[in-house]
Amino acid sequence: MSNPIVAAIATLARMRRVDLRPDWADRAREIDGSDEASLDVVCQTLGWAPASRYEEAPRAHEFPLLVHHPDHGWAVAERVENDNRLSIVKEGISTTWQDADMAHLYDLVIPLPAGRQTFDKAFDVFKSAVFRRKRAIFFAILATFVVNFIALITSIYSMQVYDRVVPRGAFSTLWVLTIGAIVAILFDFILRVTRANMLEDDAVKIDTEVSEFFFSRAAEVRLDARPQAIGTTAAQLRGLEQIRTMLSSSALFALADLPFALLFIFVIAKLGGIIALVMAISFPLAIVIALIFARLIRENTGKAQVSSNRKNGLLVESLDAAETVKANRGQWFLLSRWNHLLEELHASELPVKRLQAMAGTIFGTIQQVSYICLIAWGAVEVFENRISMGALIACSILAGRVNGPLLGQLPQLLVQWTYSKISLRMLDGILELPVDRPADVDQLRPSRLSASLQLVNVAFAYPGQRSGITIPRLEVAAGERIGVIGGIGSGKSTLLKLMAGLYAPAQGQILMDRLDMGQIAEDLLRAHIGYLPQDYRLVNGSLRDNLTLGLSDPGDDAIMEAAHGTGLINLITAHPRGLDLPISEGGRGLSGGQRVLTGLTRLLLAKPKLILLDEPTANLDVDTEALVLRRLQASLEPDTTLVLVTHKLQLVNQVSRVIVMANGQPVLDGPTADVLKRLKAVPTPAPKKPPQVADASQGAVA
Ligand SMILES: Nc1ncnc2c1ncn2[C@@H]1O[C@H](COP(=O)(O)OP(=O)(O)OP(=O)(O)O)[C@@H](O)[C@H]1O
Repeated sequence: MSNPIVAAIATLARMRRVDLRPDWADRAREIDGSDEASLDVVCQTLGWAPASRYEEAPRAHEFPLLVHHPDHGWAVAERVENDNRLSIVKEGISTTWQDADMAHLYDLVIPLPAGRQTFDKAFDVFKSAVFRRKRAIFFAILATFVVNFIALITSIYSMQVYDRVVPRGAFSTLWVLTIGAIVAILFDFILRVTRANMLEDDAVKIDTEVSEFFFSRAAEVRLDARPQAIGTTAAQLRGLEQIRTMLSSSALFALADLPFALLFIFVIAKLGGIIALVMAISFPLAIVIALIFARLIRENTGKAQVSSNRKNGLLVESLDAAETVKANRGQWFLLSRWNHLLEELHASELPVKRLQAMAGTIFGTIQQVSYICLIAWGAVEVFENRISMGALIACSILAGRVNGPLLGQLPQLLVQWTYSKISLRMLDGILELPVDRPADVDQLRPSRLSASLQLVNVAFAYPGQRSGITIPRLEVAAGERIGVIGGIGSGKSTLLKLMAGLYAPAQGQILMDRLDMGQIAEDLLRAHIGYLPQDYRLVNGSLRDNLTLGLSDPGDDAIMEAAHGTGLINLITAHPRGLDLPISEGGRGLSGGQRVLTGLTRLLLAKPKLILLDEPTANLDVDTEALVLRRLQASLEPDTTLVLVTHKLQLVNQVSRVIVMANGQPVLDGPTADVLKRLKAVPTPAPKKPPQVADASQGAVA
C-alpha cells in the first residue's frame, strides 16, 4: 500500500475499528495521494461524504484524525501535545511532528458497513433513511399544503364567480380572479414537478440504503443461527418490496390529506352552515368502517403471506435440487406440495380480495350518498336564503376533496398497510438473529496474528440436536500440518467450521494466537484464514470474480501463476473467454473438480496463515490430486498451519499429526505414524462420553 493517503486511511480505519471493503484500496489506488487535494478525490471516488478541515483545535475525544503536513504528507494524528507537537502514526510507526500548527487535521467519516449499523426494529431502518432526507420531507409537506390550498382557492373562486360575477356581469373582477387562480395553479404545477423529481431521487437513495442494510445484515447472520429454509429467508427479504410499494404508493400521499379533510369540513361549515353536518357524519363514519375492515383483512393477509413464503421456499428448493428431483421422479411429490400451498394461498387471499372489493363499494356509496344529501339540503338552504348559490357550489367542490381521494384509495391502502406490517415483522425476524460480530462488541485488531489455535472446553450442537461436538482441549501450534479423519457424520466438517470461526461455540472458547476468535475483527480473521468447504460453491459472475472474491485485486500475473499451481490453467486456456469465463447463478457451469480447483487457486492467491481444507481432493483425479497437493505444500510458509479433513488415508501421509474424530469428539490425536499404527492395531476407540450410536464407518478409517 504505497499510496500515502491510502495507507493513512487504512491506519485510521484500523484505529477506529471500522471494516473497509476488501477492494476499497483498488479504487483509490489510481489517485496520486501525496498532495492535500487528493483527499477530496478519494472521498468522491469511494462515494464517502467529503472530509471537513478543522479550523479550531479538535477536542480530545475526536482523535484519531487524518492529518496532512506540507513537509511530511499524510498520517494519522493521535493527539496534540502541550508543546505544540503532534503525536502521529505513519506507516505503522508512532512519532511526533514538531510544528503542529502547520498540519491540517481532517474530520473524515469512514462509513460503517451497511449491516453493522444497529437497529432494533425494521421500522427504525426505514425511519432513519427517510428522516435523514429532510429536503424530501419538507417538499412533501409543502406540496401537500399547496395541493390542498389550491382546492380551497378553486372552491372560493367558483363561489365568487357565481355570487358576484354572474349576477352583476362584473367582468373585471372575473379577470382578476381568473388570473389569480391560474397563477396559483401554475405554482402548484411547478411544485408538483419539482416534488416528483426530488422525491424520486430520494426514493432511489432510500431504497438503496435500506436494501443494502438488510442484504448485508442477512449475510452477517451467524451461519449456525441461519434459518434452515433458504426460501423462507429469501421471502423475508422480499418483504422489502411490499414496504417499498407502500411507501411509494399514491395512496400514502392521500393519507397526508387526512388533516386537511377536517379543515375542509370546517370551511364547509363556514360557507354552508348546517349542511356541513353531512360531511361531519359521513367522513368519520367512513374512517370507522375502514378501521373495522383493517381488522378483518389483517388475519387473512397474515395467512396469505405465510403461504406465499412457503410457496417461494418450495420453488427455490425444487429449482436448487432439480437434478435429485428429476432423477428420483420427485416432481410428483413436489407438485402435490405446490398445489396444496397454492390452495392454501387462494383460500386466504380470496377473503382479502372480497373484503377489499366490499370496502371499495361501501366507500363509493358513502361518497355518492353524502354528495346527494349535501346538494339536496343545500338546495333547501339556498331557497330559504340562508346560503348563496355560490356557497353551495363551493361546498360541493370541497365535499369532493373530503371524500374523494382519501376514500377512493382507502381499500388499497388498507391491504398494503397490513401486508407491510407483516413484512416489517418478518424483517424484524432477521434483525433478531445473532450476527457474527455484534456492533456493541469492540473488535480486536492485532497487527500480527499467528496461526495457532486453542479449543478449550468447546461444545457445539446444531439447532434442534441434542448432541454435537465436544472438545475438552485441542491445541494447534503455528506451522503444524494436521490431518483430521473419522467416520461419516463424526463431526470433522463441524470441527473445521468451528476452527474457521464460521460457527460460534455454544460453550467454551476458541482462541487464535491466544485471542478469542469471536472478538477478532471479521475482516482480519477472514484475511488470515483460508477455508475450503466440502461443497465449494461459486457465485454468479466471471471466473476472475470468483478467484478474487473478497481479495484486493492481485493482478492477472499472480492469478495465472496460482492457476498454474493448481492446474486450473488448463480450464482458463481452453476457454475462449479465459479468466472471464462466465459462471452462472448457483455456481453452475463448472465441474465439481474445477470448482475445487477454483477454490484452491483463490486460496493460493489469498495466502492465509491458517488453511482449513475439507476433503479438497474428493472430486479430483489421482494426477491432479498429486499435483495440487505438491504445489500447495511447496507454497506453504513454515509458519502456515494446515488442517486437512479427509477420508483418504494416503493423504494422511502428507501431514505430521492426525486427529481421529468419532461421535463429535477427538478420540485419537498424535504423530501420524503413531496414530496409524494404533488404528491398525485396534478399532477406533469410542469416546468416553456421552455414549452414542457406534460410528458407522470406523472400518473405513482403520
Ligand atoms: N447444517 C446442519 N444442520 C444440522 N445438523 C447438521 C448440519 N451439518 C451437519 N450436521 C450433523 O452434525 C453431525 C456432524 O456432521 P459433520 O458434517 O461435521 O460430519 P463429517 O464428519 O464431516 O461427515 P462427512 O465425513 O460425511 O463429511 C452429523 O450428525 C450431521 O448430521
